[in-house]
Amino acid sequence: LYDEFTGDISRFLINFSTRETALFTEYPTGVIVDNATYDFVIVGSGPSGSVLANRLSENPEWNILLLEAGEEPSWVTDIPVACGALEYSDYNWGYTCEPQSGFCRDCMDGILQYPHGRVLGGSSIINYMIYTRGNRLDFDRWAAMGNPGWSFDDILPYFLKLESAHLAIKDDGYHNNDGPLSISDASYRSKLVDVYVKASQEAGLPYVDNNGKNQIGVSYVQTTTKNGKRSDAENAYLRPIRNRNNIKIQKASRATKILIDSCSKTAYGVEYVNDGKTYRALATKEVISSAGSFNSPQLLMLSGIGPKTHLEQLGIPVQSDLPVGKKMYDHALFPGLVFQLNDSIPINLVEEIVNPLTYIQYSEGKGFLTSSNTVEAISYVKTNISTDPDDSYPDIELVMYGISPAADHGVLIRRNYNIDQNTYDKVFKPLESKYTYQVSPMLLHPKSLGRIELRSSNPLHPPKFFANYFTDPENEDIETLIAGIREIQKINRTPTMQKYNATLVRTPLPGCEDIEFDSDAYWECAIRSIISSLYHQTATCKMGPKNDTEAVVDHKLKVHGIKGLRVIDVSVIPVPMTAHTVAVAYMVGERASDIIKNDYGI
Ligand SMILES: Cc1cc2nc3c(=O)[nH]c(=O)nc-3n(C[C@H](O)[C@H](O)[C@H](O)COP(=O)(O)OP(=O)(O)OC[C@H]3O[C@@H](n4cnc5c(N)ncnc54)[C@H](O)[C@@H]3O)c2cc1C
Repeated sequence: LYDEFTGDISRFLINFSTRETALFTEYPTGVIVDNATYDFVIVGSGPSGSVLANRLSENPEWNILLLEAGEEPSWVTDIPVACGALEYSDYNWGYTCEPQSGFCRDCMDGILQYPHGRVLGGSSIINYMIYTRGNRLDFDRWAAMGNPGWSFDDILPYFLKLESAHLAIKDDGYHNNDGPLSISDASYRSKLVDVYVKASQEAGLPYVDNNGKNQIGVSYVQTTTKNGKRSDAENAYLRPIRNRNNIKIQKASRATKILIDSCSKTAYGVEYVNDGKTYRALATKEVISSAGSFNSPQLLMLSGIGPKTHLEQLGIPVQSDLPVGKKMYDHALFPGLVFQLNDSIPINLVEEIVNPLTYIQYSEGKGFLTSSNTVEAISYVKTNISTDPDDSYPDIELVMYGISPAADHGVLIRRNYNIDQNTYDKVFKPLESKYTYQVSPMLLHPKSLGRIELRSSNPLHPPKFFANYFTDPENEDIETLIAGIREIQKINRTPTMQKYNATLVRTPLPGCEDIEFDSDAYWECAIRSIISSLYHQTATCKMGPKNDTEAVVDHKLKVHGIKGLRVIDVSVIPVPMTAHTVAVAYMVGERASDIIKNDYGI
């Protein structure tokens, strides 16, 4: 292990704990049999894949193989506040976007990071645990695009089925308490969040259960946690069924190709790599790709399903010419809006970390370690520049953190946002000893579209990601984020916030010094300087009918033009969600399991 130490303490510690987990494996390990045959082969154990593995193996007549490229999670991944550090471990695929000129000007190497979970449980193991389902209209529009069975009324039963809610405030009829995944209020709150929630109401936002009847308003964050620990796809859906006789959960096994009979256009298995050796697993009924919004399109393209010209350029024989990876929605978040207070009501991260009580409290399911990445409140807002005809459809989410990027003195948060050292030293370092917090606007319905391509025909090479942020010709994405900043400033100006003398930090970002501070032009410059993704990429294998030129799968999630193959994960989501995406990932898994059972008369 010492030899593997690269100078990166968090990577070292987390990988050390993974190693420990490997010694006490939770999962049966068996000999790998080449060409073994199953009814269903599922690739990827993220929220969608884990739900499928669980629900399909409820039928004792079916034999299931679940392949996962990563290893098992460990006790570290249970600690909610550790999530930011997990990006610096082998639990992350470590993807980054291609450098582009219109954004991330003050990011390290000009690069936007795209972390993505590589572990049993997928990104639900490294994510920030924020639980938001989305707006009724997201699903109604999704259904109206030619996808029957996906309207809000159709999918609400599946949101109910998956959750066990432990919430102080919840709307009747919108929650359930006996599903596998635990949804809880954060058991740790700063004094600041109570002030902020009150101030938001004073600024005109109603208090709502944002997973209930009305979404527009402010809420304390709802999280995928149980008794102060992470609740995720692995511990909610896989661990309880790991000893079922009819399922094989095979970790460290990376699918490299879907096997397709090119005459009958039927998928009949996958090729995968385990410990450097290549194997095949055969499927008599179906192959299901649940490898997530990046790896499902990658796997499809490697197998000949994708844009014809792109595949031909790489010498990959084309099985079905489909627009795989051509469209990618993502949620951009601006982390540069920081306020200073005259009182110690925000979270003091350093004090919490060195306080022995923190660790005692964690053993009781309380205290700082149970905080979901210090996100404390979420608001949905329809800004005055939104052109959506429906008043209940927000265009911005405000993510309120009990800290600012200066809270850990530049150790991890700076790296999470990939802010370069020079920018950090100038703007954030002077705040290290001050009482600060941040509220970040997140763009819900981007007009700029990203895309994914293969880098090469080598399955082990990472794909190429083009985020294409802020390339929409009307500049609406920037304008909406600025409108979000103005909403946050309104909250900050309320008497409740002003009791604490809440003041916007006015140090300009490098490159924006010559622009009048707080003008729209300044904020455009600032947004183009430091921007982060919240990692909600969707639509890379978009759902839609055959006549939809952007569609890859139909409403039953079957790949157009190929038999025996479905994609079941967030890559199929055809609209930019008014939400973070993990709740929808579980829901898609639940809904798809019923679709499959129905198709086979179960
Ligand atoms: C850092 C981070 C923070 C986030 N925070 C939140 C949040 O707070 N709230 C929220 O709602 N959402 C959040 N998200 C997004 C959310 O976690 C994802 O949308 C969700 O996990 C997607 O689920 P999925 O089932 O589509 O696939 P994924 O979670 O992407 O899982 C796919 C799985 O497939 C495996 N896989 C991929 N390729 C192969 C292959 N070739 N062979 C075998 N296995 C393979 C991967 O290793 C992975 O385990 C966050 C994401 C990240 C990365």
